[in-house]
Amino acid sequence: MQANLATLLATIPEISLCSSADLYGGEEPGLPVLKIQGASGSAAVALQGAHLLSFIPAGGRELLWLSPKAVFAADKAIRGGIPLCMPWFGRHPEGLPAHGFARSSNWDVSEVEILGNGDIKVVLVLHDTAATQALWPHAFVFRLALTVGRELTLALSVENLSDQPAPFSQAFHSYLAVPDVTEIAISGLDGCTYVNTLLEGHPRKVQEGDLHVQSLTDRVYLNVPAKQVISHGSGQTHIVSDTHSAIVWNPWEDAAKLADVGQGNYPGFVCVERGDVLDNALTIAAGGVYRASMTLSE
Ligand SMILES: O=P(O)(O)OC[C@H]1O[C@@H](O)[C@H](O)[C@@H](O)[C@@H]1O
Repeated sequence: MQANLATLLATIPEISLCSSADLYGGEEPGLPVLKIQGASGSAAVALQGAHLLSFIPAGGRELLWLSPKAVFAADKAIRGGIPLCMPWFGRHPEGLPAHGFARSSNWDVSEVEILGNGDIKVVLVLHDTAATQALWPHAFVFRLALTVGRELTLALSVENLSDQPAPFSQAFHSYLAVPDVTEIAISGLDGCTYVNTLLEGHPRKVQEGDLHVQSLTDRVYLNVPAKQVISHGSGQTHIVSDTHSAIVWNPWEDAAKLADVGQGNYPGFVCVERGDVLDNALTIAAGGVYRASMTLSE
């Protein structure tokens, strides 16, 4: 773990360093997790992956789903919360790890701050190493600024420090807690073209009205509006992002094949992931910067 972390955290009692084993069980020593307890909201973020595990606005409910079967192990993406998929989303054509390496890499904390309104800001950074260069041959700095208050904001910047253009796609892979996925309605996708990645040839269709998830679902919506709202029995979850794609995923009965989801647990979440993927993927120019943000609220 980074050398100066204890000194950095000593300035802000609202942030403490815990182990995933203390918070969520599983084998000791687990993974390091920052617990953030602010006046307007609380959150937990694993340093591996800069991975949000929990967000609860003050007086509100948990907005994120963390799998009861989640495994907290080095180099393994944690199931639930908000993994960061980048610098590529989904399967890699040359068989490199799905969803990139950001979610399984160890990030450093570079800043912690209490803002004027009491919200708490934490900035995590990841730099290239020989191991990342072997997967994505670019010098880079990934920076994720988290702001925890009544809303949760993730502000991402990706700097391509190399002298070559860098192909890039990314998603904030949010697992949203819902009482029953079969009873939700997702608005903010009406009229958008989506790619059904479950069907042969990945056919494209246009969404009509709200989306209701009633079976195994894996779709990439392109050029979506800034806001989606997930309405469910216990209220609503609002997502706002300046990215251009939205991926909607629920494994349904296939959850039985995913040991860290577990049979029978799929009704408790829906993934509505905002990012820039497929047609919305891009190239970051040599020396260029990609910026994206997403806000979650009740
Ligand atoms: O098991 P992983 O690598 O975390 O991926 C989970 C899912 O992530 C979603 O974003 C993809 O659309 C799905 O195809 C994929 O199955």
